[in-house]
Amino acid sequence: MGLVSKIGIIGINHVGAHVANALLYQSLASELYICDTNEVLCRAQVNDLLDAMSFYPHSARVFECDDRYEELAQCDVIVNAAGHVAAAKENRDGELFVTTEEAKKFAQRIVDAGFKGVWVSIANPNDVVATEIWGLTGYDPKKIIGSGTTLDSSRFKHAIANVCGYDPQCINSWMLGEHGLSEFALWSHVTIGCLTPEEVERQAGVSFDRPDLEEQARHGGYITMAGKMCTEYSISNGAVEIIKAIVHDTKLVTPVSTLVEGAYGESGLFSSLPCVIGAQGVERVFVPEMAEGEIAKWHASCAHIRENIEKVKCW
Ligand SMILES: NC(=O)c1ccc[n+]([C@@H]2O[C@H](COP(=O)([O-])OP(=O)(O)OC[C@H]3O[C@@H](n4cnc5c(N)ncnc54)[C@H](O)[C@@H]3O)[C@@H](O)[C@H]2O)c1
Repeated sequence: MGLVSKIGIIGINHVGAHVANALLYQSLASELYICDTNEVLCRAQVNDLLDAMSFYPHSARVFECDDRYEELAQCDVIVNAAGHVAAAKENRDGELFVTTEEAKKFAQRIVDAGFKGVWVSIANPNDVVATEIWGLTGYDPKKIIGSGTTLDSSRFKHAIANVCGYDPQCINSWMLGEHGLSEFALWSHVTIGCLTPEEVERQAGVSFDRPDLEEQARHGGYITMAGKMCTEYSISNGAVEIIKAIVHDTKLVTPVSTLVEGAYGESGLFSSLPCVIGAQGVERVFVPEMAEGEIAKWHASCAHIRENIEKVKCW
């Protein structure tokens, strides 16, 4: 990555706009290139961000690109937040035929125009869209990152923190598999500080209702959706953590949706596993030693993603 970090965003409503704002607050972009098929919205969001420029720690240039996707080919990172979130009111699968059609409009055009950077795809159903970008373009899969269970893992921390009262940032608790209803909690690897949940239960006198906490992580998004018809703060901050790891080459270890190549016999689809993120995208994929029940949930989750892929597969 050069001294000038160029970031593209496709889709600039709730999620895309919060990603843009968080990138500028964290001085992660020197140039932002923004696409939306809704040109009126695109112009308004670009103008609003430029109006805010004197308040960010550093100024950046922001460009309105509407549907001129080729202008994003020069970017180091492209964020895909193109969708129609209202269709995902009850289930992220509701956007299956929308987001996969939208991705067809820009993915190949951007790659053909010479894009060499990293895709960070947020659109839902997240694992299917990330698999599709890979399938359509043949792009290096290490440079395609689905935000995956980044957000759900943060929800899992929130749920555990509510019980014990400790800082969510001390809690290491991950959801894996699909970013969707088949995801699962990796209870075998949860730590709170350096303690297991069992040690905390014994010493602090709290009790973790494990199935309930897993359900809260799985369904937390729908509580937010029911009240505001979108989720935006958590996902945008999660996506920006991933982008920060790329821009600063930090080797962040975090759950993201990545090409699965052999984990417990699964291959050929994107799903969330622990990944090391740096300037080159996903630089390593870890396969945790899961408990038996977790392995069964991993297979069920991959099966659901595969079913959805089969419904839309065109590559
Ligand atoms: N992965 C996650 O954890 C997570 C969390 C929240 C939302 N999401 C997803 O992110 C996406 C965006 O969410 P939102 O709330 O901002 O949705 P939204 O429907 O409010 O906005 C989507 C925007 O994308 C634009 N768009 C659609 N197709 C386009 C295309 N081909 N080119 C350019 N722009 C296009 C629309 O005009 C709209 O402005 C949705 O798919 C949503 O489900 C994912």
